Amino acid sequence: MIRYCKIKHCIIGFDRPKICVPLVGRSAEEIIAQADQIRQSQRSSAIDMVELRGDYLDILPDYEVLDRLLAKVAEILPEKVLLFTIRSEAEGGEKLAFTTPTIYEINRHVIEGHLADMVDIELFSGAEQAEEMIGIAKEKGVKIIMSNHDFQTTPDASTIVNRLRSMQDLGADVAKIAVMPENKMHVVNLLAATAMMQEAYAEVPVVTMSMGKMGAISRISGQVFGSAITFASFAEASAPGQIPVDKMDEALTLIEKYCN
Ligand SMILES: O=C1C[C@@](O)(C(=O)O)C[C@@H](O)[C@@H]1O
Repeated sequence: MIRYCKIKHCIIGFDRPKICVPLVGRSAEEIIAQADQIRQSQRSSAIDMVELRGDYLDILPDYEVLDRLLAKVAEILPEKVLLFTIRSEAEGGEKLAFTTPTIYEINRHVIEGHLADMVDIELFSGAEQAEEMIGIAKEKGVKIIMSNHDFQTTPDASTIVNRLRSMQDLGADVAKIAVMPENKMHVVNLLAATAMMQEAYAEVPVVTMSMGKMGAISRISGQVFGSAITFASFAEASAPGQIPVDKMDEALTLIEKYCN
């Protein structure tokens, strides 16, 4: 039985995969301009979530500017779920220009202040820290997406399943994995792992994607195989293979109608 993760009007894990659009500006002004464009866009209603990618920002580690920026994005897009992510360089993120505060400390600051609806924490950032952070998040009513990214290759299906299960065992509200295919069988492995999770193990919504053009089929087929969120580009993609949000909306509609 798959549980859902409900935030505002968005029920992650129910019906169509939810569309999440990354905000990837360097400055606060760029991010605010993107949020404004989303609000004014005809496709705005197709967007369920926005992800502020903290590792792209040059304002970090200034907490005051970050706090104001997150509040401003939430004010511009009050109905969208706001996800805050600092992707580590080891998992494909931008190189951070500072060493302190650490990613852990910034995430903790965002969670303690409930400055976002969801925060992304990487599985390999360490089980102890993750468990502590999940405990604080539960108290504060912030949801945690645990994640893992492999920009080089695709592990076998049982490794993918094990990683997703570790995330849910640690208490994540959503378990996510993004992998790079080197051949078509890698895409099939990712889809097989997703279906296995959905049918046998998932107690929380699962999010999976195979990156690049070869893997892009996995970004539109979540309702068939069991992936609850799909990342689509608006101004700029945050990972290879993301499909523009208007095309993604059309693809999800088609799949919901004819493939499900
Ligand atoms: O984890 C993910 C998934 C992602 O890497 C993708 O492949 O769409 C994009 C990232 O911005 C996000 O944090």
